[in-house]
Amino acid sequence: MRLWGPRSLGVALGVFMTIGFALQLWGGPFQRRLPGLQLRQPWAPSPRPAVPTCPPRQRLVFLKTHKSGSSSVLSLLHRYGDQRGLRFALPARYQFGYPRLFQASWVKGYHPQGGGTQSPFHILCHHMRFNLKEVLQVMPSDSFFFSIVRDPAALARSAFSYYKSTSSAFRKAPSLAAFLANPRAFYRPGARGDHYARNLLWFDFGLPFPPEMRTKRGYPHLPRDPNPRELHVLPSGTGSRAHTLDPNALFHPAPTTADGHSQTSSPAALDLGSSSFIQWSLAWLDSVFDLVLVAEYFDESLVLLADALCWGLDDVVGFMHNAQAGSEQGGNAVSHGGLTAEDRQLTARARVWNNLDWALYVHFNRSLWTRIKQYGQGRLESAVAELRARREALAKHCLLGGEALDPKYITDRRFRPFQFGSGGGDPGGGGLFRGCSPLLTHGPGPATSGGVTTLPVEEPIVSTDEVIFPLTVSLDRLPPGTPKAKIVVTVWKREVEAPEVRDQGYLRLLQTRFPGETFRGEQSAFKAQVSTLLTLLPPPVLKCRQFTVAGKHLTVLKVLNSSSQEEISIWDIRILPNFNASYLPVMPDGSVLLVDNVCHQSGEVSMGSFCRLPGTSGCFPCPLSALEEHNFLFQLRVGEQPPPGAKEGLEVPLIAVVQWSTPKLPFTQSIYTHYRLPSIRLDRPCFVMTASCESPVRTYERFTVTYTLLNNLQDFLAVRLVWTPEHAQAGKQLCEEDRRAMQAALDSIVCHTPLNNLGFSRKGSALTFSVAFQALRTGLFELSQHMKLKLQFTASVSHPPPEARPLSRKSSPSSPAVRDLVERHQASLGRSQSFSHQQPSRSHLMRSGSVMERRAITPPVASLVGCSLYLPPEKAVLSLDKIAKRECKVLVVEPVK
Ligand SMILES: Nc1ncnc2c1ncn2[C@@H]1O[C@H](COP(=O)(O)OS(=O)(=O)O)[C@@H](OP(=O)(O)O)[C@H]1O
Repeated sequence: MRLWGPRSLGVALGVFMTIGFALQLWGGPFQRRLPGLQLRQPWAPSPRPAVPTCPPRQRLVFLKTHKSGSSSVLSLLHRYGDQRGLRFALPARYQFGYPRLFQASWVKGYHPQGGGTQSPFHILCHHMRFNLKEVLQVMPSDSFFFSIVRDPAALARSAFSYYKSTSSAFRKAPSLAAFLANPRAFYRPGARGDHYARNLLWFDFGLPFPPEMRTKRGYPHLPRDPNPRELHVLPSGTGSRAHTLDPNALFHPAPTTADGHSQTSSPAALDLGSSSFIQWSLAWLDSVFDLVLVAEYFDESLVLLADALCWGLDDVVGFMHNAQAGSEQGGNAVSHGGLTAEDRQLTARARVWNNLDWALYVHFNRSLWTRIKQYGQGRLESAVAELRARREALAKHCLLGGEALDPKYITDRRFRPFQFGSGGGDPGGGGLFRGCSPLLTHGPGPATSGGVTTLPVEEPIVSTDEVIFPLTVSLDRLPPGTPKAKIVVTVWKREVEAPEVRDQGYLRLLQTRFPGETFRGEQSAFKAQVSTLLTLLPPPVLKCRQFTVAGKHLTVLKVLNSSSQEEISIWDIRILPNFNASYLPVMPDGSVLLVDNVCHQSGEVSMGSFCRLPGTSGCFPCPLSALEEHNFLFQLRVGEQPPPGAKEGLEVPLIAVVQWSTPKLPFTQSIYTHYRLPSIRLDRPCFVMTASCESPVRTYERFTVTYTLLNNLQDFLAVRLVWTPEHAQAGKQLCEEDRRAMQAALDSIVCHTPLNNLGFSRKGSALTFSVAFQALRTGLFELSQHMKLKLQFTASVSHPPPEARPLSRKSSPSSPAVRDLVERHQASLGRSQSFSHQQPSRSHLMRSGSVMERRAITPPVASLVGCSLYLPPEKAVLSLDKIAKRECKVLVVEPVK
């Protein structure tokens, strides 16, 4: 805290400041509350439960479609089954092999011929891509089959937010509106996760895609009736399913040429009324499913479900699950009016793009309302009212505060509903952002010139009956989260100035000494005391998310102006390593110890630095109006050469420093707030292969790629580079199209010398080698990934553990020179180990004598896991994380004609 005041007019002025801390610290409204169900007293069902007279059905197949309200249904089934000890068919691993078609063998405890002593399954209800034939291996054919659909427009909103980082089409699109405006710019059929981006319901129902969709092109037309509100009054056009299913009967609705989920062309010409393919598919679904619920009429659907299953109404009383933060009853506003013109356009486009889902939805919406008519509209309405009343009563009993807590207030992440991407446009999703606590806020500190403070001191304002002394107060060392500060100013008046004041001036005295000391014993000169309570503007709220994409370690910092009234400007934002474990950035003299200085001095900062990626983050100053937020993207850059003595696998604590200002305090150009970030672990590769080549080159023209091997790992007896394009696809689950594309690319590159012996490599050395290539077609090709690295080194112990067997028989040195070298080393050192680099099938490869090179072209430089490799105990463990290849791309263009 500093104070500057004038020394003129011979008036003694003492200023005493007390900082009063208000009781409520930040975060009061964000107190921890246990989300979800907290049973305070036993739930008593209503006095008049609707107990049906028929026996309740307990063999159930629920096709849990995605993003359609299915988790809310699932929770009812879990509760019902758990209470009655029913047996669930659960996935043996994560989901039932989704997105592949369901297989009975993926069910935990499934025995093909009904073998085993276990009782049969009662309920199959988790996510799957429906495959009736296989389902009937697990569940009896007289099970009750049901599912749920949702308006494709609401579903698209939900899916875009949730699968933003999973679907490659969504990932590329800045927003759902941009995606739907031109989906073909982003959507590539068959690409990873792209079934989430189009006709997800159709896909989940296991339906094949119609032949028309493979041939027609152009932008889709609007479907006939994009208004679902009116759908329910339309007569149903379908019959109910045949009740006994024959496992040998037809399992798909119609013969089709497309038995995958590829949807290669536009739905333009798909006329929902006339498409026999769709009619067949829907009729087939009708024959399989006893009931399909509609998310938009969730309660009506539940009443019908309870009726169909002969369950009591209480059995279907539950709460909404898996909603995005801020979602209005699952985004059902889509169907319930109140939409802006843009929303309406987005809705229409979503239904067109998801034309098959729209057909499905229209169909099941109609059949729901046909059933409602059969049930009796009046009877249904009162049952729905009863259901809602019971839900409300249950909520009062079970939920703290009587209602669901918005996920953003659930501070314990373990309880938060899992959402990849709440917030839609977040790169990678808002659900995974972590709050970063502020450590300190400080001002720029006084500018000094030759040790003398140069802050301008304002002259007192003298009027006829008063003198006003402008004071500048710098509140530097307030604990973070301080909401209010009390400033107390005490004024003395001296008749005669003390000699020290004459010598040094008040300003200096007040800066070097506590004011009370200067004026001790001068109580008689006391004139007045004034105080004021200042409300402090809260610093921006910072959240961060760290992730690795294509070997790049990225951090997104989300800066939120948490003030509900004031605008702020962000002037700079940096991520710095902080090796100052106790974090004491303010030195006793009041100056701020910048942590990067500390790191530079200790040499650690050169281990890695975070660079802000400007294109993605906008420019500074970045204005943030009240409650506005902005994302800043950073990439970790790690140097190839470790600084001398640098530690490996270093855990680096990080801080972020945000420089900001507010127009309300024009004299405070910059305020710095420091935040604690999660630390990262730097696993630096010690053996790095880089490659460079001229680019572009022309087809059929010979070009050379220079490979440089930087060895800071250990001595190697022999190093070889082997061009092995055939290994590119091995062991990876590429879809057919990707596999063919990759094969075509590899066939287009000819390496003139596939086997290259580089000779001995000493630790600390760099080897350079040129290899000639030729490209047979145009395109962009990568030349590092398939250049296998074979390393051979010596070790003195000869008994690897049994699990550490070499995977490659080809790993022994083949050239006479290398063999000679090996033999000489064997003679001198005992035994040699040959390390062949191949594509590993597991991330942790434990073998003797063979270093397996990871497939990633650019392995993550900052990784949380180290892959250790077996080496004899005398040697340090050689980790695959210490070996890296950097990618090298060549652009091949047509020769000039
Ligand atoms: N009762 C009810 N009625 C209407 N809508 C509901 C209901 N329960 C959940 N939801 C909304 O459904 C979305 C989650 O769907 P799922 O549970 O099927 O998602 S998941 O595939 O299991 O992740 C999710 O949608 P969004 O919030 O739009 O993402 C939920 O809000």
